[in-house]
Amino acid sequence: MTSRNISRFWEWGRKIICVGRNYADHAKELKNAVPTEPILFLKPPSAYVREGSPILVPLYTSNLHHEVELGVVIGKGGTAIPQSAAMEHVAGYALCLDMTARDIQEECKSKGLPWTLAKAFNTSCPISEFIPKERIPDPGSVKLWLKVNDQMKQSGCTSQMIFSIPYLISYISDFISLEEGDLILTGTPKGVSAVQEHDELQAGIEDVITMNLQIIKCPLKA
Ligand SMILES: O=C(O)/C=C/C(=O)CC(=O)C(=O)O
Repeated sequence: MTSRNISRFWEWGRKIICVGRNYADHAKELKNAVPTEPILFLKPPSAYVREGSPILVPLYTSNLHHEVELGVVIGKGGTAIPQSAAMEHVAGYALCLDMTARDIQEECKSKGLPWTLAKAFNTSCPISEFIPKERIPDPGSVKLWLKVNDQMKQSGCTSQMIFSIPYLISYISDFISLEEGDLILTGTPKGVSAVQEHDELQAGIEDVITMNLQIIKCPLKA
């Protein structure tokens, strides 16, 4: 059997589970109510893109937004994981972007339709290299930031999350079994904004990692 290396989870991990509106300031900036339960959606593994490859802008959107997030990489699977044991299931972290076609999302919301085309297109999940768990001893208090063309757009701290990482692992695993190699995107702080072709994005987890990405128009579908 081929051995699976968790530090290359994006090559074989089967799910990307995303949490929406997990920062009150971001929920408010998009004029949404602050949630009382986690809001979940999925991206397929084909959404992954790594530093060095471009983020593609689907031709069907004219309002592609960046959302910087802390990603949690699952090292041990489980179902109905209690909060008290949740961190035992974490192998590490990744700095992630949840690229969002905001105009398509608005249209889907107004029609009561799922957000799939807004959130799950190819390259909608840029990720950093794997960050072993030991490098972030307190994931509930790390600073995330994102710049577009050298201008700071997002700056927040995971201490502002409404639902903590142990709570999210426990909540998700009650409905969707978590497997080794899965990634949980834990939501974005305020400051999301539109990006254009050739924009340079730089994002970081303070004192841990930075990554650089470029935006390219996608020749897929009008
Ligand atoms: O409800 C909306 O209008 C938009 C929500 C998001 O796209 C939120 C996220 O994905 C997030 O908060 O990370």
